[in-house]
This record gives sequence, C-alpha cells and structure tokens, in this order.
Amino acid sequence: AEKYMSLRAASRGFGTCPNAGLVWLHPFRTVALILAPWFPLKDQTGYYFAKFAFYAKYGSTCISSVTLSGSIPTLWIADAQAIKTVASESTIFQKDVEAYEALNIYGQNMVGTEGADWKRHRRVANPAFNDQRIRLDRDSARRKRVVEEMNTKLNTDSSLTIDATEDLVQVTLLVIASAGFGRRASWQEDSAGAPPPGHTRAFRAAVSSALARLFTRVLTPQWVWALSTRVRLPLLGPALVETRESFDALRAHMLDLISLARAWVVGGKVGAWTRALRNLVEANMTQADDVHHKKLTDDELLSNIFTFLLAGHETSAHSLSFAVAMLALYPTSNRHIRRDAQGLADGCPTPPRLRPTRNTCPSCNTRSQHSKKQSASSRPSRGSARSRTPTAPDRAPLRPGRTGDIRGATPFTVPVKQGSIVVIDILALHMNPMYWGADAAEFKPARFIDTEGYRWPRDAFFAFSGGARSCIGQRFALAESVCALAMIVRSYTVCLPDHLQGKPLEEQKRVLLRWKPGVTITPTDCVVRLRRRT
Ligand code: HEM
Repeated sequence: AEKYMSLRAASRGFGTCPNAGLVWLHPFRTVALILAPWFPLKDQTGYYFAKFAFYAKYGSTCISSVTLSGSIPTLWIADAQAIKTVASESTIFQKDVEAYEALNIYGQNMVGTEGADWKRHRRVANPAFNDQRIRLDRDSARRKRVVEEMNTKLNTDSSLTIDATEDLVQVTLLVIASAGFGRRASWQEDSAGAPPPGHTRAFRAAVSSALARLFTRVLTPQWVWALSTRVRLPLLGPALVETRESFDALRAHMLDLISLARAWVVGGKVGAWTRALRNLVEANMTQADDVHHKKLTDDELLSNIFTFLLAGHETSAHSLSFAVAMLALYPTSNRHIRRDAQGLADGCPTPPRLRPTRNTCPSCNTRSQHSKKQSASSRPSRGSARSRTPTAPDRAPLRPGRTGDIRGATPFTVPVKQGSIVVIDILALHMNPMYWGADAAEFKPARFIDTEGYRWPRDAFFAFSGGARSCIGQRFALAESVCALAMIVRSYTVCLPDHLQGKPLEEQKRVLLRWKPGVTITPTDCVVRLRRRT
C-alpha cells in the first residue's frame, strides 16, 4: 500500500500532461540499456524503438510517467521548445550523471560530471575543439593514408561485400586516435597485427574488447571486482578475467600516449603533436594547483582520453554506417553525392572552406545530417538524461506544444517537480511531424537545404544535443563524416548486397537500417556491396 501511495503521489502534479503510467526500469540505468532490445515491450512506456509513436498515441509532445523503482516522476519530451529550455537551463535541469557511470571506469571525466567539476574538464578540452586545431584538414596526409589503407584492404576484388560498420569503426578510430592523440599507426597494425612490444593486445583489439566489456565492468559490484583479483570466482571468473585484461590492455595503450606527450611537454616541443592531448596532459602536469581551475588528476586524464576515444569514434562510425546504408538503398543519391564529391580536392573539404555544415559537398553534408536525424545516431541511445535539481524553485514550468492536430497544436505548461527525470527524447524529436512533416521517417536529404520559402528546423535537430552540454566534437564529427562519405563515393558505388537485391524497399530498409541500443545506437546488419569505380 505504501508503494502504491508513493507511485500515485509521484504521478500527480504534471498538470494537463498526459500520463502514460509506469516505467518498469529507470530509463537511464545500465540494466535498462542491456535489456533494451527485449524490454519494455512494444506497447509499454519507454519502448526503445517507439520513435514518435507514443507521443502520437497520447496526442502530446510531452508525456509523464513514473518509475516503478524509486517512484521517480519521469517526463518524456519530444518538443523542440521544451528541449531547448531543458538544455539551456542548466541550473534547474542538471545532467543525470549516474546515467554515464559506464564511462567512469578509469575515473571522472567530462561526460559524467556536473557543476564545477564538469566546467573544469570542459575548460581544459574546449580550446582544442574551439579553435579547430583538432581538425582533419591539418592532417591531410594522414587522412589520405587512412583511406588508402581502407582501399588497399577492400581492393581484393572489383566488387566486395562488407560489413560497413566494422570497417567504419576502424576508420573513425584511426582518425580520432591520430587527429586527437597524435597516434600514428596503420590499419594493419591496428587490426590484424600482433600487439606492439610491451602490449598484450593491438590497439583496436584493446579498444573494442574494452567496449564490449563495458557493461560487465559497470554491473560488477566493487567488492566482487576486488575479490576477483585475489581468488578465481566460479562462473563469473573467466568473464571477469577477460574484462580486467581488456581494460588493462587499453590502459597500457593510453599510458603510452601520455608518456610520449609528457616527454614532449618537458622537452618544450610544440606543433608535432595534437592540441587535444597536449591540453589534457598539461592540465595534469601543471604545478599551479587549480590557479586557472584547469588541473586534472592522473585518473581524470586517463578517463578523458578514454571518453574521447569512445565518444570520438563509435558515434561517428555508426552514423556513417547509416549514411552508407542510405546510399545503397537510394541509388540516385549515389550519383548526386558523387557529383559533389568530385569537386573536392582529396575528396575532402579543405581549409579555409572547412565548414562542414554548408557549402562543401552539400550532398555529403545533407546525407550526413540526414543519417544523424533519421537513425538518430544520438548518444546515448536513450536520448539525453537530465534531472530536476533539488535546489532550484519548486516547480520549473516547461512549455511544450501539444500535437493532436499537428498544425493546430495548443501550447500547455508542465510543472516539473524536483527530483524528476527528464528524458530528452532525441529520436522522437527527429520523427516529430510538427517539425519534419508527415513524411518525417522518409529519406529526404533535401529537408536539410534551405530554399526561398523554407528554412529547415534547426531547433528540432538535436543529434549533438544543445546548450552548455552539447557535443564538443560536433564540428570534428561533421567534417569527418563529409570527408569519409566523399572519399567512399569517389572510389566506389555503394550497392545492396545480393541477398537484398530485388526485395521490396521496405524490407531492404528494415534489414539495412536495423539497430540495437547500446552505449550508442548500433547498426546490426549494415552489409553493403562496394563496386570499385573504374
Ligand atoms: C556523429 C558523431 C557524434 C554524435 C551524433 C554525437 C552526439 C553527442 C551528444 C548527443 C552528446 C550529448 C550527450 C548527452 O547529453 O548525454 C555528446 C556529447 C559529447 N560528445 Fe559527441 N557526438 C559525436 C561525435 C563526437 C566526437 C567525434 C567527439 C570527440 C572528438 C565527441 C565528444 C563528446 C563529448 C566529450 C561529449 C560530452 C560533452 C559535455 O558533456 O560537455 N563526440 N555528443
């Protein structure tokens, strides 16, 4: 009875906002993410693949619910205005840092902190991203090599069927490791190659095995983890050993980068290595304790490198996979995009024209944007988590628009109680017909091109989040996507794999665009055929 009363109390007080009842699991906890492919079920609140369906069902861009465990009032929003308010009112709506615990394995970092700590991390990293020194164009020789290596790998035949995600993960990892951390290694060294001296795994193997074990590590209670170092635990033993070895192997690679960078700092070398790593390492080495609030501990340094490696490659690779899938599904887009890409030196935008959101290769750009919207290659895959701070005034009003008849949406205000979870539902926002029209789910890259009578709805595009906590790597990711797409279409025609040829478009889409929730939205069947262009 007590539980019932607390659930009832939690579900009240959302004003006229429709109530969708119970959410069985806290939507931003690791367990929920692991169970996501199977649970909640299709008709239950919080179903991962619902896109805009729930909002359409309740006729509202804002839905309230309550979590079973903890009786936490939970608000789901797919409304551009409300999302903007939540993202910009950072003293009222704070990031739910527990949602990012998976990234805190090596220590605290920019993604999983709030308040003064977050500011410190962001202040250290910002200059590298703001002044665009962490740019692909600076490293065009390196960039070319990555693509040449990819070409060599693919060049076994004039036509080849590949798992695009697998190869693009390799490309984006090489790019972030090189552009962000000055790591110069070849495709071969990083994949099939034997571990370099002093290491137990090759770099790519270390990164991917650590990522694959992320949830095991997070879900293992600290005391079990500590115990597993001393005794061999039945059942869990092998999994924990593999997890430990994976994270140790990655740590060893990151420590290599750090010690090289430290030597450079001590030797006063500048220019030969990247700004991103230098900023982090200098903040760790500074003696001026917190003078400019720019000090990082050893753990924080390691953890930020881990976060940048993860955030900097997986999301980009996954969104690029969706873009490549679109090329296979819509052959005419291959032609448009190739025409644009021909005009680019090296197949990439070059400085000072590196404005990935405009001008350079508009087709690559619109496809790249489109893939981020359509497949909402947003991270984390649940959307973004905020919680109402207990300190700010009692009820923060949010003004979302009601759908119903989409055109005649009537605005209403939702009072958000302290302690509520607010789910910024990026995928639903990207499918909201109020902004994207009744065909929001269709492949229409042109919707990202302004015309005389049309300006595309910037506020309803949230793939990189917004406000102070927006993605620090947005420009980098967009530049990288445009480069990669341009280079692929210059060398190859992207086609459907044999098993999908001749099938209805809906079925082809269902297979190629299939994804599962993970740390980021993860494509599962992006198999395409590449035909080398003669
Ligand atoms: C297609 C590529 C990418 C997408 C769609 C993307 C998306 C996002 C989103 C939605 C957030 C907000 C997360 C949240 O609120 O929970 C975010 C934050 C972040 N992203 Fe990205 N990202 C991409 C690429 C990158 C790259 C290339 C880097 C680094 C080089 C990066 C580094 C970060 C970091 C460090 C944060 C945390 C920022 C903060 O909390 O202050 N991302 N990203």
